[in-house]
Amino acid sequence: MSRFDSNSPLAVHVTGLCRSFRGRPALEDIEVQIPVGSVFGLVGLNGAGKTTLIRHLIGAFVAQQGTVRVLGMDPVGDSQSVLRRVGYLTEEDSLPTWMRVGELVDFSRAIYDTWDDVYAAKLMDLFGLSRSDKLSSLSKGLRARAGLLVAIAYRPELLILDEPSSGLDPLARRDILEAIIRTISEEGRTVLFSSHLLDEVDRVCDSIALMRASRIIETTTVDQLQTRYEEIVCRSDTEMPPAIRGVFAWQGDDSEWSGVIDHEVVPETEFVVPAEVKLITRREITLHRWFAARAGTEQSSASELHDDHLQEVTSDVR
Ligand SMILES: Nc1ncnc2c1ncn2[C@@H]1O[C@H](COP(=O)(O)OP(=O)(O)OP(=O)(O)O)[C@@H](O)[C@H]1O
Repeated sequence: MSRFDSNSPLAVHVTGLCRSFRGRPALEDIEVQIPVGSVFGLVGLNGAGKTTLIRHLIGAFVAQQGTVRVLGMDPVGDSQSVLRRVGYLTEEDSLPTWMRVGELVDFSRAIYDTWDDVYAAKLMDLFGLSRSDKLSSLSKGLRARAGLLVAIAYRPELLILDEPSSGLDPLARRDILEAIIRTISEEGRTVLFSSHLLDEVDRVCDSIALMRASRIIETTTVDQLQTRYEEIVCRSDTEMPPAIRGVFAWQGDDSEWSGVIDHEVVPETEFVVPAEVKLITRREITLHRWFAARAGTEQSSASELHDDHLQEVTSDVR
């Protein structure tokens, strides 16, 4: 579903970005490249650093180290130009609730040169909103739709959605948000989408960056995940997961175990299941399983596996 190629210019280019709060790192050595026209997903556990990264992109934080470019500009130095071309919707319910929907629309219309009246009217209809609705008396879901309307009716070149789904009901999420994301990217504009909802990320994103403990530990596509990882299910009469080189993030009990094979650690030609382990199946990895394996705080990352557990496992097998 790619609508861009490797020569596309970058809508977002972050290099070596670091940020600490009172000496505690929130972002470490962040590198992000988002080509124009793509849908980029940002995933990670709570506190991984997603919102802090996004706040740098809208110029709310000054980079302590590294550079941030959005649509070729510095979001702090060129903040007005950046904000006029970027749409931003967060999970926070931050709309001025003393306004009616019509006033919110008129207010936003006055700010953005590119405001599209026809599109705004279409969205209002689609979202089931009317100009006379008081924001304060709307449900959380309808207020989230009003926020989405004013974030996209000026057709921003880059739309940043930071956990936008929390206020939206499942129907709105699937039918409205996903349709909008698709339209935006099909029109050659770019979307950065931070979400806890992996099914949604799976359906709409061209590439996905996984944040863990203030770092981006992997940037991938769903296809690349299938090539690199696989899930293995096996039986072994041990209290501990079986030792198989290249397999990490074991889950299970003392008889049936499921692990993730990392083919960057062990190529297919070298992958061996020890004789005492009964292989039940090998199957494609899901985004959920990959996330659980890589985003967690336990010994689950492939790099950690490389560093220590692999040493143990390798020596056990050989
Ligand atoms: N203004 C701030 N002052 C101090 N610490 C902060 C501030 N903003 C974020 N942090 C800390 O930085 C780290 C990253 O937080 P951030 O909100 O970016 O994570 P997140 O991945 O967006 O999580 P969530 O999904 O819960 O929003 C956390 O440890 C958080 O407590």
